[in-house]
Amino acid sequence: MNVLTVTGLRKRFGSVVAVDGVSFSVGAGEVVGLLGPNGAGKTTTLHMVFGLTTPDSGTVEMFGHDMAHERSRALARANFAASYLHLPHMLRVGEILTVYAQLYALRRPAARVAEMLELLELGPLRRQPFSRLSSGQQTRVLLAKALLNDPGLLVLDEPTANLDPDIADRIRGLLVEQAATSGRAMLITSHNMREVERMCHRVHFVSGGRIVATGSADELAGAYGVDDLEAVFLAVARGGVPT
Ligand SMILES: Nc1ncnc2c1ncn2[C@@H]1O[C@H](COP(=O)(O)OP(=O)(O)OP(=O)(O)O)[C@@H](O)[C@H]1O
Repeated sequence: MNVLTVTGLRKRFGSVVAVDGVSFSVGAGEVVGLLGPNGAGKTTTLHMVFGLTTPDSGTVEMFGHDMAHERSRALARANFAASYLHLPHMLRVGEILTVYAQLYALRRPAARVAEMLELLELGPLRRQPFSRLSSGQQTRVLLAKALLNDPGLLVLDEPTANLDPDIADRIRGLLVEQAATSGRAMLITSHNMREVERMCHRVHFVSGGRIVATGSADELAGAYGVDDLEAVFLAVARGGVPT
C-alpha cells in the first residue's frame, strides 16, 4: 500500500495557477523528489500534501486516511521540515524539542530528545535559544523536530539548505539509512541535483504546475540522452523532450 497518494491536486493564487493537476504516490521506504525551476509549484504541492494549504481540487491520502476528512489521523504518523519554518525563538533547543515531544505524546520524551540531540549533533547547543543559532544550526533543529516522532512519512522542503557540505553529507546519509531500515517514506524538494541523485529512488520534474517527466535519475538521464540529473534539469527547464 502507498504511504502517500496524491491525485489531481490543483491550486490557484489569483491569476497564477501554481499547481495544475499533480498526481503521484510514495511507497514505504521510498524516497521521491520533486524537482523543477523556481516557481514551478513544488512548495505549494508539499504544503497541500501536509495540509498547510487547502487544494482547490484533488485529494491527498496518507496511510489510507483522506487528509480532507481524517487530517489528524493522517498527520499523527507524518512530519515536515523546511528551513523557512520558525520555531519559538526565545526557547532553548532542548526546550523546543521537549515541547514537541510532549505535543507528539511520545512515550519516553526525555530519552527521545536526547537521541535527537545526539543524532543531529546538537548536544553542545541544547541550552542556546533558537534565535541565537546560525541558519544551518536552525535547520538541524528543524530536522531534529521532524524526526522526533519517527514519522512513517517525512516531507522535506530543501532538507540541507543552509548546511555546510560536511554536515549536509552526513544528514543525507542518515536520512537515507533510516528510510531503508525503518521503511520511512520521504518526499523532498531540492535544487541540489547531486543530493537528489544520492537520495531519491524516483523524481518528478515539475514545470508550470504540472509533472512533465518522471523516473529514476538514471532513467531520466537515459531518456534525455545526457550524463546526469543536472543536465536533465537544464534540458527540461529549457523545454527539451526525451530523445
Ligand atoms: N501564497 C501565495 N500567494 C500568491 N502566489 C503564490 C503563493 N504561493 C506561491 N505562489 C505562486 O505560485 C507559484 C508556485 O510557487 P511555489 O512556491 O510552489 O514554487 P516552487 O516550485 O516551490 O519554487 P522555488 O523553487 O522557487 O521554491 C509561483 O508563481 C508563486 O509566485
